[in-house]
Amino acid sequence: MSVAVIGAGAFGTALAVVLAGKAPVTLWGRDIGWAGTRENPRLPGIRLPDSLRVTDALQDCLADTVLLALPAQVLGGFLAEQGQLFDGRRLVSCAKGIDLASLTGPSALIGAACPQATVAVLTGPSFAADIARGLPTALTLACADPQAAQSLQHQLSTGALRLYRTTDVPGAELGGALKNVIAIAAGAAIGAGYGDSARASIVTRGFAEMVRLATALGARAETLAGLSGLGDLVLTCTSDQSRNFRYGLALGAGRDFAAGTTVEGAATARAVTALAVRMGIEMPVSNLVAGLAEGRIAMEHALDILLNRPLKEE
Ligand SMILES: NC(=O)C1=CN([C@@H]2O[C@H](COP(=O)(O)OP(=O)(O)OC[C@H]3O[C@@H](n4cnc5c(N)ncnc54)[C@H](O)[C@@H]3O)[C@@H](O)[C@H]2O)C=CC1
Ligand SMILES: O=C(CO)COP(=O)(O)O
Repeated sequence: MSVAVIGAGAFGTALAVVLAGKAPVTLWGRDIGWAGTRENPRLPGIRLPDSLRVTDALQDCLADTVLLALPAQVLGGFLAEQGQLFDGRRLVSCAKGIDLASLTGPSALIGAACPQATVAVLTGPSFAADIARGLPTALTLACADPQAAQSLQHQLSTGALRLYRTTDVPGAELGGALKNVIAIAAGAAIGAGYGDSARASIVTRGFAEMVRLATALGARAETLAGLSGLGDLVLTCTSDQSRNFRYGLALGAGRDFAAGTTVEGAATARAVTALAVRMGIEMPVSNLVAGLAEGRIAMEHALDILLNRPLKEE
């Protein structure tokens, strides 16, 4: 079965590189001026296999299985323009975020634009550079249809990339989106010099609010405790490879951060704040990250806001 990957950023390219070892793969990017060099500047040091086709024509991408690896905030616009091309196929969201315009996750955006498609989510702890280098990685493949989940699990697993499957699409998707927000807070705590103990509190209390919101939105709590939730939370809150964590570090230290870097947690924090208000759910860490990202809250007040909350049961 053929595979197409939409979005030639770091993650889409890494997935295309490893999957090209077992099936025909086409990688689509809107700007592929680099393609002749067989190295994507977003994934430096990785040579694309000769078998991987790179294109800027969506007509080349009408494969059985299409991985959508665009950032969460651009996916809705892309689907509004091009979604009809992909309806009826197996569409796998690889984005980790909540769309600010609709306050829904990528799977709902795909389902709305492509009502005949089989929608799945690929998520979990993995840096693009690790996957592309063939390092061992375990991810979650979520699809409401158990047979399709099993089929995609086999199609998209490789020797080093091991997929676990679940039918809990909201759980897998929300874990991946919400952990980015908490990673910004963890980075800010380290950047501000609050130390590793403070980071551990943020990760743990952050996880509690991830579970609160996700279960209210239909997720299963045990999914949040798996690779797509806790697993990815741990990775992203502890590694300098993470852009969300590094963005937090810069916020905490009062430094500028490279414009144009994909930091999904910043917009997702704002979406989470809006959802939390709508649903009457307390999300103090996420609210703080939204305030920091929007410049409404200054870093020197952030700690007081958390420490001055009423004392309560854990
Ligand atoms: N980089 C990583 O290690 C991982 C990334 N992800 C997720 O994958 C998604 C994509 O992230 P990356 O590939 O890392 O981002 P990236 O910053 O490397 O690349 C983003 C790509 O999107 C393209 N793009 C932006 N706006 C577009 C538009 N309107 N139409 C078409 N293309 C557009 C850019 O040209 C670029 O190729 C994110 O949701 C991220 O959370 C998930 C796991 C790992
Ligand atoms: O999702 C990721 C790791 O699982 C990548 O994290 P960043 O987007 O923060 O770099």
